[in-house]
Amino acid sequence: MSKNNKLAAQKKRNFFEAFAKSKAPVVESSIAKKQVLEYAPNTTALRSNILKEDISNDEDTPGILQMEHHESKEDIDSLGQSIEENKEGGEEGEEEESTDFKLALLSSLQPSLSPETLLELLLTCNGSVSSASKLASSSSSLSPSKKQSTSIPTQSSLSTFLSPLQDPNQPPPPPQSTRKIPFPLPAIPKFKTLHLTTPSQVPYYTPATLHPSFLPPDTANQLLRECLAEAPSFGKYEFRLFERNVSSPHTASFFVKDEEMAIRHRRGYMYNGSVLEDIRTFTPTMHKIIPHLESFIRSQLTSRISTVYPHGQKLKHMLPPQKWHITSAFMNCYDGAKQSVGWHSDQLTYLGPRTVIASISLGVEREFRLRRVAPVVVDTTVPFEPDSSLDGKEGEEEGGSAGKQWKWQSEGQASIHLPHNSLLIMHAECQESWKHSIHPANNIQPHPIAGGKRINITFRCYRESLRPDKIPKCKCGVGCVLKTVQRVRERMGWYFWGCQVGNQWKDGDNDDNNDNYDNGGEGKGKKKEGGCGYLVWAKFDDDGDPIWE
Ligand SMILES: O=C(O)CCC(=O)C(=O)O
Ligand SMILES: [Fe+2]
Repeated sequence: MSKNNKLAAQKKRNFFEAFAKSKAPVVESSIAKKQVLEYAPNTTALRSNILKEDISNDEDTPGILQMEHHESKEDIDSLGQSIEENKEGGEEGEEEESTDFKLALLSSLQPSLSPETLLELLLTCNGSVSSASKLASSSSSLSPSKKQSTSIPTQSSLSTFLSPLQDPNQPPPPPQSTRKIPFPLPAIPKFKTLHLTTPSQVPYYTPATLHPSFLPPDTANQLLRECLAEAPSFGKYEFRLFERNVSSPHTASFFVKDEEMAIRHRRGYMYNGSVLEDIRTFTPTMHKIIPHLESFIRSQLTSRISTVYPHGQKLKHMLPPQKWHITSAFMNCYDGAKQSVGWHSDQLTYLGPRTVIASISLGVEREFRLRRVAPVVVDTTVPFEPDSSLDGKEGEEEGGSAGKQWKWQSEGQASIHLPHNSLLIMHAECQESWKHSIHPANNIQPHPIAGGKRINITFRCYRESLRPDKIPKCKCGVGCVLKTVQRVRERMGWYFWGCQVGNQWKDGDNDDNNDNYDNGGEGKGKKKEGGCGYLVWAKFDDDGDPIWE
C-alpha cells in the first residue's frame, strides 16, 4: 500500500473511531465494557500459547477436524486475508493464567487424558479449567483405551474426543444433542485454517450451521437446472452494487418474491450508491421450496435460542424466529475453480441488525470460509440520543471518557465445504462479527448437472421497517448504509447510519475494518473520498426494528 493510501485509510479510521468515541456517557460505557468482556472470547493467553503447540502435525484423516498453519505473510495474502500483524500486543484485556498452567491444572483433575485432548477441552471451554474438567467427566465418549493413552498417535481431534469411538458393526450413534455449543465461540488461533470436515463440527467453531442433503434430491436438481438457465445472463458489474466493487471473480443476480417487489427494488434500493436494475422474480422451484425452508429456519432458530444464546433468550435486535420469512435472494454463480468471492460481510441496511441468512449450495462443492473480526456483543443498545452535531464532523477525540481502541487479536479462519444440496445458515451473530468468503480452489470435482459451476442462493429477510423510504438520507440526498462499530471498546457493536458515498470503491487499496468488504483478492479497490460524511447512531427495538426520533 502506498504511503498516501495508508494515510487516507488511517484518516478514515480516525474518523470512524472519533465518531464512535464521541459523546460517551461514563456510566453507560462501563456497562458496555462489561458486556464486551463478558461475551468476547477471553482466550488471549490460550491463543498465544497455542501457537507454540504443533497442532498442525495432525495427520490428514478424513472425517475429523484438521488444522492448517499458514507459514508466511505471502501465504496469508494469497488467501485474501487482511491480518494486520502490527496490531498485535498492547492492551489485551484481563490478566489470565497461562495455558501451560491451565493444562497442568486440568491434567491433575483428569490425569488419564492426553495433553492434546486436554488442550482441545480447554479450547472448547474458552479456557475454563472447571468447565473443561466437567465436560471431560460428563462425556461418555472416552473409551477406556483412549482415557489411558498418554497421547493420540494420529489425530488430536476434537471430534475423536467428542464422538464415541465407533464399532463399525454398530449403527451410528444418535446426534450428540447434549453437547453444548459454546457462546462465545472459541478463538481459532491466528494463521490457522481449521478444516471442519463434518457438519456437526460447524457450530462449535463458527456462527453457522450446515445441513447437508437439505432438499429432496429431485427438487435440488430441478432448482439447479433453473438456476443454471438464469446464470448466463448474470453480470459481474453487480458486485459493486452490493459492496463488492472489486472485480470479484464470479457473477450474480438479485431475486425477489414478486413483480411488485421487483418494481420497488428497481426504484429505491441502493447498493453502494446505485440501484440494482437486474431484479428477477423467484423461479418456480424457489417458490416451491420457500415454505419448507422458512419453517426449517424458524425451528432451527428456536432451538438455537434455547440451547446456545445466553439465558436461553434471543439476541437483542434479532427478529423473533416465527417472523423470519423470505423476501429476496442473491444468486451467485462460480464458473470454474478460480471464481471466488473475497472476505466480506453482507450489507445490513435493509436486513437490519442480527439478520439470519439461509444459503443453499448447488452443483460443484466449494470451500466457504469464516473468520471472526470483532467480538459478539450481546447488548448493542445505543443508550443515548443520536447527536446531530456530530453529522459530518471529522471529529477529534473527545474528553476523558472517550473509548479506547479495541485491540482485536486477529484470529484464524474456519473452512467448510459446501456440497450440492447443502443448506448453510448464517446465524444472527454472523454479519456483525464475522466475515465470510468463497475460497479459490486448485481443482474441483465436476458435477453431473452443473459441470464446473457452483450455484449459491442466499435467501434473505428484508424488513418492511427498513424500506428505502424509511431509512435516513444523508446530506447527499442518498439513503444511508447501516454499519456497526468494530474497533472502539465502549461502543462495540453499536449501529450507525452513514453516507453511501464514503462507502464506494475505486481502484487502489483498502484496510478499513469497518467496511463490509475486505479487498484481499484481485482488482484491489480503495474507498472513494468525498461524500458528506453523515453519521448518526442507529437505534433499534428488541426485535431489531428501527426507532426513529
Ligand atoms: O457463495 C456463497 O456461498 C456466498 C455468497 C455470499 O457471500 C453472498 O451472496 O453474499
Ligand atoms: Fe455474503
